[in-house]
Parts: sequence; C-alpha cells; structure tokens
Amino acid sequence: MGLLVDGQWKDKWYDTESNEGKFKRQASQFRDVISAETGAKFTPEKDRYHLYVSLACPWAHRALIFRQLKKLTDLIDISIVSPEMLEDGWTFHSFEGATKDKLYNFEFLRQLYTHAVPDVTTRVTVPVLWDKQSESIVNNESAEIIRIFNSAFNEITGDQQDFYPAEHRDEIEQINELVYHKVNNGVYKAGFASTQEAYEEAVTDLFDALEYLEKRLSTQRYLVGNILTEADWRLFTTLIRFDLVYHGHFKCNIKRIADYPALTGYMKELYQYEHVARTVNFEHIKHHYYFSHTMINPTQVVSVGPELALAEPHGRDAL
Ligand SMILES: N[C@@H](CCC(=O)N[C@@H](CS)C(=O)NCC(=O)O)C(=O)O
Repeated sequence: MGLLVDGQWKDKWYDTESNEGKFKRQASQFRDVISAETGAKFTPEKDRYHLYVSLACPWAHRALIFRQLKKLTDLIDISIVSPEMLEDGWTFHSFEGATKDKLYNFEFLRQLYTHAVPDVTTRVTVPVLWDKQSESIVNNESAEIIRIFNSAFNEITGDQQDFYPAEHRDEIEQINELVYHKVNNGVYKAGFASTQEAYEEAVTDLFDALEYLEKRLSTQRYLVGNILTEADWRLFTTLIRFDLVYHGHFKCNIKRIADYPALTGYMKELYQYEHVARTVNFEHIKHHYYFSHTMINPTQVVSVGPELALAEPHGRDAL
C-alpha cells in the first residue's frame, strides 16, 4: 500500500507513529459534483461516467449500492480492482470477480490518478467516479458520490427515490456523524492502531456505538424516521463485513453482529433488499483484508468462516 507524491509512487503505509499509534484517515481530494445546472462542468449524461471500485471496500460498496438502487447500471459502467492490495496499491491483476480497467487497460489504479493529474499528491483510493469526456476524476469521496447518484440522474432514469430527503437531513447528518467516526472508520481505527491505548479507545467507542444502534433499531425499523435513507446504507456496508473481517482481523471482538438481534435482523433486511446481495462479494472482502494487511497478518492466510445466514427471514416487518 502506498501513495502518490508529485505523481511518483511511494510504497508507504499510514504513519501511526507520529500520531500516538492512532490511524488518521486522509481527506479525499477530488470533490466535484454532477449537475444539470447551466454552466456545470459535469452534467448528467448516459455513458459519460465510469465508476472504479473494489468489492472488498466498504466505501466503494456504498457507491455500488446506490448505482443499483438508483437504476444507474445501464448509464454508468464499472471496473473492479483485484482485492489484493500490496506494494503497488490497487491493481487490475486477474482475480475471479475482478475486471480489467475497461477504459484504459491500466495495470494499476494509480495510473488513472496520474492520467488525470500527472503530478498529483494523493492516496490512491476507491471509489473513483471518472469522467470519460474530460478524462478526469469527478469525485473520489464515497459520501458525495452516493449523493450524486441519489439525485443527479433522476431525469434520465425516471427514478425519483430519495435516500436523502430534505425533511430528514438534520437527523441523517447526526447519525452519519456517529456512524462514520465510531463505526465505519471506528473499525479501521481499532484494526490499524499500533498502541494498546489507541486500540482500546477505538474498540470501546465502536462497541458503545453498536450498543446504542442496537437499542435504536429495537424500536424502529430504520435509523431515521422509519424510512430507508443513506444513513442505513452507510451503516450496512460496515455491518456486512463485521463478523467476517472486523471481528477477527481488526480485533473488534467484544461481540459479533450475530450477538445483536436487532442489528442482525436489520442487516439481513438490507442484504435482502432488491439487487443489494449482488453488490456483496464475501471472497473479495475476506481476501482483501487478510491478504493485504501484512503488518497485521504477515502469513496472509485467509479465514474460512464464518457462515452467515443472510437469506433467513429478517423479522423486521413487525416494527
Ligand atoms: N473517504 C474515502 C475513503 C476511501 C478509502 O479509504 N478506500 C480504501 C479502500 S477500503 C482505499 O482505497 N485505501 C487505499 C489507501 O488508503 O491507500 C471514501 O469514503 O471514498
């Protein structure tokens, strides 16, 4: 794993030493929008954009889910990186369920970043929303890509479902804040911590948040206002990976999601939601984490279990 500095690849892991053993995620750099407004640089068009994802990555997973939910699969094609992310970062090496780079046939994802900006300094992350017309990155921040997908193409697809409704935005933002820091990023803070204190702080915050979410979801079907919103999908991509990789590989092991009845039923319901299951690839998830993080798992042995009973009735209809 590494990063680009002035367009040059440096094989370097996140520096936790200078930060008391804590993992600090860097902000995404490409933050444009797609809009039908006059003068907009990126306008909604069929076949103009391409999405680069990893099926292992919870952030890219959000974008893949929104692409399905918002009926964008015919408008926006995808390229899928190999789950093995080692000294060259994300690659398009052959792996079942991965694809080539469908636009440029690049070997490495970093080549896409330098194709856009030759002297860029950035981490090379997924997801990337790419504009084929200007050959540039529209956005590489999943929280923003899902908002783009939520509304920018509605005129073309005719799909008006709104996962970020105006009347619930304050509450969505509040819950997103908690879920992002303590859960989505919380598992990484626990897993990548390089001191006991940093790990314990992250894992305690994470399980405090899970206890809170379990309570909240015991009396209401979804996180906000009893309708499905982006807040639910943002939580889902961490929950679905939890017992598979975060519990073992990242030592988030005070409990499993299977030990929380409400969170388990909720996760199953979202998994069973139309077309969502096809965005989940358990092999890519397990292989990526156990094989790529050699500082945590130097043998690169990938765990076999656990079995998850995701197709069983979720029992959430009563709420
Ligand atoms: N804030 C970004 C984070 C994306 C991210 O960190 N993706 C991970 C994969 S799960 C990645 O590509 N990591 C490579 C690296 O950090 O070098 C987003 O939500 O889009």
